[in-house]
Amino acid sequence: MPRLLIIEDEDAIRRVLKKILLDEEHNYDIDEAEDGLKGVDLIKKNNYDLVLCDIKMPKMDGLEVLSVCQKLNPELPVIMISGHGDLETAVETMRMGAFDYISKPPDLNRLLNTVRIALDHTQLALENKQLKKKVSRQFEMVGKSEELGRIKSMIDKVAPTEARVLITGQNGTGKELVAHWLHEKSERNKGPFIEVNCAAIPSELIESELFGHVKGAFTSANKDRAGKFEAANGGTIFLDEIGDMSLSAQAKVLRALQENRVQRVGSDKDIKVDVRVIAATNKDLKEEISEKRFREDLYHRLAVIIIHVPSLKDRRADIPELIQHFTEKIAKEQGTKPKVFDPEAISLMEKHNWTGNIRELRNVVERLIILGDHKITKEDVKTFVQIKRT
Ligand SMILES: Nc1ncnc2c1ncn2[C@@H]1O[C@H](COP(=O)(O)OP(=O)(O)OP(=O)(O)O)[C@@H](O)[C@H]1O
Repeated sequence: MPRLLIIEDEDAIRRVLKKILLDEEHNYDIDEAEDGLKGVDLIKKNNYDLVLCDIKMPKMDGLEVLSVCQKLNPELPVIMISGHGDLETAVETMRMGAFDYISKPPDLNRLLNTVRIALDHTQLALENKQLKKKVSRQFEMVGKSEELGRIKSMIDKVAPTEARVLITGQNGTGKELVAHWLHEKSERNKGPFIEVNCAAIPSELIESELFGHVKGAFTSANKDRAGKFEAANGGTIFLDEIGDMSLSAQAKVLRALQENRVQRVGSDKDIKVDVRVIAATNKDLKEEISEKRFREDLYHRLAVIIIHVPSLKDRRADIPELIQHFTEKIAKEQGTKPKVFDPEAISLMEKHNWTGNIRELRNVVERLIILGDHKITKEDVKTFVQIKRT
């Protein structure tokens, strides 16, 4: 039930507003306050979805109420009620962040419309927040190891800058998660995050994938197509497995980095792009350079900051939390109650000779959950994981 607050010193106006709103929607739960001070007090105590607030009031006027609201909850929409002579102030309140204003005496349709739009807006903001939380949970970086702590603080430092980042580490260590957070915690987070797995794209297609092509550029190019760099404009492009990129594509990426311009395959027209590049590799790029498989100039452009994500083997302190995390995730996927790992079972898992890929740990947890009883014991671990002590 939407909760509304009307702050208005004139009794008659308060009554009219309340009546109009309740006639339209019996479901509104409406509180009233006859001055700004009482209004602010109620806002502090309750969770409102919308506030209607008069501008001229004794004790505390509408402008002050609005500025307190903005501090307490910037997402709470405040609709100002303006009387004769304070239209200019009403416009000023919009600049300050009021959702809208209505004039006295209130016009029925305008009032109802404004309230409806403001409440939809609150609902949308709430859904957005929940969606964001869900997405953040999907990309949660779980673990208590010092190594992971260092990575997280690097992300916090580097993300807000425009610096290019090279993320190194073997497969399945969480490089993609790092890239995701570098984008999320940057100013570009409202822009797109485009991921390209360079190893998964055949070398003859990589240039067209990254830079797009024009019709007729090659046999199957039957229409113009934008590439990933253009798609990432205003955001971040994540070039995963960059060590697998062909030398000719590397040359074009280098140009894109130097000039912030790309050319679609088959065209000589420059297209300006504003993209932050984050790259990742499981290869030793220094070795690739010495073998002439990777351009040194590109390496230096990409590796302004290097974040190395150690193998799970080198950050075993993360294992207990990861087990818990995957147990809860799997239970949710299966619609069951999470099973419980015995502390001895966890300790045995910590010592297992893992490949270092976190996906392997997840698979093992899933296997134990499927095959074990409600409580996963040390014996289950010995039977189902084939523990080799390190
Ligand atoms: N710290 C962590 N907490 C929770 N899940 C994690 C963590 N690190 C990695 N994962 C999960 O492990 C899987 C592999 O992670 P990710 O894809 O980020 O690794 P990667 O190094 O990019 O792997 P690849 O090189 O194979 O692409 C993903 O499902 C990811 O969600």
